[in-house]
Amino acid sequence: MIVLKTTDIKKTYQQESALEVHALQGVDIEIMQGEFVAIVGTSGSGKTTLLNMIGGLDYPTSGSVTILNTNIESLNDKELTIFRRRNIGFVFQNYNLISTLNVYENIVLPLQLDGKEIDTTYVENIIQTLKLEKKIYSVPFNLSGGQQQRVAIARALASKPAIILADEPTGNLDSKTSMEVMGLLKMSAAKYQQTIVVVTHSEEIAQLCDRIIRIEDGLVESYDSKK
Ligand SMILES: Nc1ncnc2c1ncn2[C@@H]1O[C@H](COP(=O)(O)OP(=O)(O)OP(=O)(O)O)[C@@H](O)[C@H]1O
Repeated sequence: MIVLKTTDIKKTYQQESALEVHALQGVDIEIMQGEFVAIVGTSGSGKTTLLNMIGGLDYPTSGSVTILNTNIESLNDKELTIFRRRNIGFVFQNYNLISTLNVYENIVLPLQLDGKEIDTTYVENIIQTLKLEKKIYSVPFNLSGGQQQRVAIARALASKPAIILADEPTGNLDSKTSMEVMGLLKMSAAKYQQTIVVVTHSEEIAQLCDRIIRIEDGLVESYDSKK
């Protein structure tokens, strides 16, 4: 089953100087259920822009984005917010943790917002694997960058969403923890048939994925560099 699909998407940013930046110049991708995909490319190639599009965080200038058979343009802002929360776990570079909530509260917040039951055994398991058990009562301000990153990963996993989108999820972690986080994501993808898309600069991380999509200058250079 195709979970994420873009059809000829283009994204043009208007800059203050009136210069246009053609961040995506016609991208077609299809990502299947259960796939673990890396998006790689040089700085400025359009990786984050593409991730924002397939996460329904921004609309393309032209072309269409379909997430779980839903064309995101058919949803209004409120519907899109709820759709994202129910179906997608995000791990983004700025973490987006709620500063007034402690670690545990941040992790279970998406579940609570949707009135879902908390699978406490599963959540505790994630907290342990991500080595956050001594920090569950701390607020984000008192955590290191790497710890905040691990909270964001735990939060994305806790509701077992169909899709997890992660922008440099191991960017602030040492190599041992990075490997553990990748192992956790892989295990979660296999166990819950989740689709995981990871943007990374690291070839080592990319090689752990099922497939590597390489993008350059807003265009896909290769869809499956591992075959
Ligand atoms: N909000 C924005 N306004 C204007 N230009 C933007 C905006 N966001 C991104 N860009 C430009 O679009 C291009 C693609 O940016 P994007 O962040 O997608 O690249 P990236 O591959 O994720 O880069 P990096 O690896 O450095 O994070 C770049 O030239 C960037 O400067």
